[in-house]
Amino acid sequence: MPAPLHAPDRTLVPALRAKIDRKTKPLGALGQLEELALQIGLIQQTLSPALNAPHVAVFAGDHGAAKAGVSAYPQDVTWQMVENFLAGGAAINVFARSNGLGLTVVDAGVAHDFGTGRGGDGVDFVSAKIAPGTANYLEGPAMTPAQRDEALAAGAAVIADLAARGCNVVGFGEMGIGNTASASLITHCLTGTPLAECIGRGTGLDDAGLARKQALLATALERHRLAGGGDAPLEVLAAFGGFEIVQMAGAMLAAAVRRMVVLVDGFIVGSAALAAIRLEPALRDYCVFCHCSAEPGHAAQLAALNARPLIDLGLRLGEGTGAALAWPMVKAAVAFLNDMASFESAGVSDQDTE
Ligand SMILES: O=C(O)c1ccc[n+]([C@@H]2O[C@H](COP(=O)([O-])O)[C@@H](O)[C@H]2O)c1
Ligand SMILES: Cc1cc2nc[nH]c2cc1C
Repeated sequence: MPAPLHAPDRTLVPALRAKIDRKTKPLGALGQLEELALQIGLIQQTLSPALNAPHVAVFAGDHGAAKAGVSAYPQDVTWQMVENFLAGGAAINVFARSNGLGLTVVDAGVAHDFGTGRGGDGVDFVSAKIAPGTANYLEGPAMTPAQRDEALAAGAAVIADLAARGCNVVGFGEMGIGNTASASLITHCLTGTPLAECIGRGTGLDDAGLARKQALLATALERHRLAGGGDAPLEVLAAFGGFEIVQMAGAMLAAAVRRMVVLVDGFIVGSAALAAIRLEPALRDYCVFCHCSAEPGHAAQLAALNARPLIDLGLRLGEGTGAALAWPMVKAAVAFLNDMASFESAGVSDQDTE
């Protein structure tokens, strides 16, 4: 961690509220956008925030448990989709391009050799592989404590690079066959929501597949408990992985230390945010929860973090697509705070006070 993480100083709240309330609109009429403008003003400690070099970072990793049958798709889809990102053809490429967002793809631990000199053509590639996939948490911890710490640091390094390029707002995305299972286990351990309520169909399991995933994850949890495993966030991250989730947690903490705005995507990114916030509660104030995933466990995360996401489109894709789609609203919140006329500047009559 480059520096300790503090919640933003709230001294500026009355001035920000006053600026928002003097805009030419009925009080509170921009709803959640007003809270967002206030949040970003506080993060940047200014009445006139600026969002610079916006970027989405997609962390990819493979999961040992994928081979046990927790996903509707084979593990190879992880590396194949990374190639798709690098070729510019995935949904996140399209949404990032159409919304003016930079894109970085991080190999956090994919079971594939991507070779050297990858990236270019509007997509950056970072090789930060901790190992070619996690161990199978049905048999033992997904990673060692040393690997977890290495992954946290690797995520922080991705942010250091983005910050050096002038980025102060970063959207998080992920790719990893089997990672909804990890996110379910993390969500259960860190929120106390019954495990079954944290588990969904992910990429589209049928009823039999969902029943198998439920049984496998109950077994994984039992193994963790029998081995003396508890619910401390660092312990849970090492127990269930994946490398992409742990790298995102490290990256989010590093971003907040740098006073960057953290755009949280769906269920898997949410599990990284949940773990990182449990480690450093001040991170919560830097997070914008972009969308509500169709994966049922996401609601438990959002409730535990008292978060109301910006959009609810029934998405369950990942890749950072929810963050990229919500980006225009984040931009709009800052634009109205900076550019909208006030009652005074526009000569518009304020509400009657008698
Ligand atoms: O972001 C979400 O809320 C989300 C919900 C369901 C699935 N996904 C994506 O689908 C993959 C994980 O699904 P699964 O079924 O393999 O665990 C992974 O690559 C995620 O990006 C993502
Ligand atoms: C095709 C495909 C694309 C994805 N993008 C994120 N997760 C994914 C899972 C699958 C299966």
